[in-house]
Amino acid sequence: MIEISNLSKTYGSGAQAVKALSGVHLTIEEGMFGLLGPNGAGKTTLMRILAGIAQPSAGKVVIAGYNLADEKARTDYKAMLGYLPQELGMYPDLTARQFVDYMAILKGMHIPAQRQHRVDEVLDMVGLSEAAGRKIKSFSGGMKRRVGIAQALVNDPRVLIVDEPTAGLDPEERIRFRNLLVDLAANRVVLLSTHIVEDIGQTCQKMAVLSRGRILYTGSPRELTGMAEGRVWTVTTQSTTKPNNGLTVVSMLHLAEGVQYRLVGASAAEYEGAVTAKPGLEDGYVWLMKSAGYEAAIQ
Ligand SMILES: Nc1ncnc2c1ncn2[C@@H]1O[C@H](COP(=O)(O)OP(=O)(O)OP(=O)(O)O)[C@@H](O)[C@H]1O
Repeated sequence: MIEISNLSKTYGSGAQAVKALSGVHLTIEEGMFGLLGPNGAGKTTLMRILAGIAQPSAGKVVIAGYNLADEKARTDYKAMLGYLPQELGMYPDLTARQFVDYMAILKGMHIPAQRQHRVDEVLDMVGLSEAAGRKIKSFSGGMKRRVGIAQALVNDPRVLIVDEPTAGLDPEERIRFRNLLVDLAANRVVLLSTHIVEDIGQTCQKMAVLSRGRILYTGSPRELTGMAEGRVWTVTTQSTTKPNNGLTVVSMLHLAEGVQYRLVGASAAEYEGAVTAKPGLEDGYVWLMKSAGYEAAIQ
């Protein structure tokens, strides 16, 4: 469905040049695909290229047969694309229905009766039927994200791209939003970019990890978790110095008997009483980043 080959993107030139993407290869099939990476990894740059609104410096992107290097193909492709950018400007004094209707007009839906029917349909899909007549400024963060998804869905896209959609949502809103994306992925490609490991583990069958513009991993969340097998340890200590020696502290817990650290690294043999623990996806991610020579932005 989405074929990305040898994609690179450099901003600026000379001494100021920033290489945001370097030689990215990815194949993305139908269903939900997660792109995980720390801040500045290049996720937004990749999403914008895949949405046809930024041009790569080199490489090729073909989506559903459309080669995005071709202007005509890019225009045709946009009819089957839904995009929710990291920050979607909304008009706070419009109601949710008015805003989605306005976005539908911009997408070329000019037959009023059909458009209004579709607007109500997408507001219903995202669970906003009852709030459709309320002004956006009265909405919670989660409701605003759902308005964002509603506008992205109005043209019934086969490809839905969402960039960091759960940032700033409370846990309940995040779960609702994730479930909504999973439902939407039943019959389309949903591409989710995030720096939140949990968002991917709970929703995506396939994923990639991007760091400093390079793909470090593609596969399933389960396989990534498996990579940390035998590399995760818990140590309980009364010492006030944090374990170090090449180990990453993933979490710590104050207990009556001391501080319990969860560590990821090649070996915790030097810590008396260290026991291996069952890895989770976050451990897999931390181990991957360590193996590639980066410290995951966890501590
Ligand atoms: N318009 C631009 N001009 C110059 N540099 C840019 C521009 N946009 C992004 N960059 C740089 O490119 C790199 C990748 O940025 P990008 O926004 O794609 O990363 P990201 O993974 O989406 O990060 P975040 O999660 O913080 O949004 C960063 O070093 C960033 O500073």
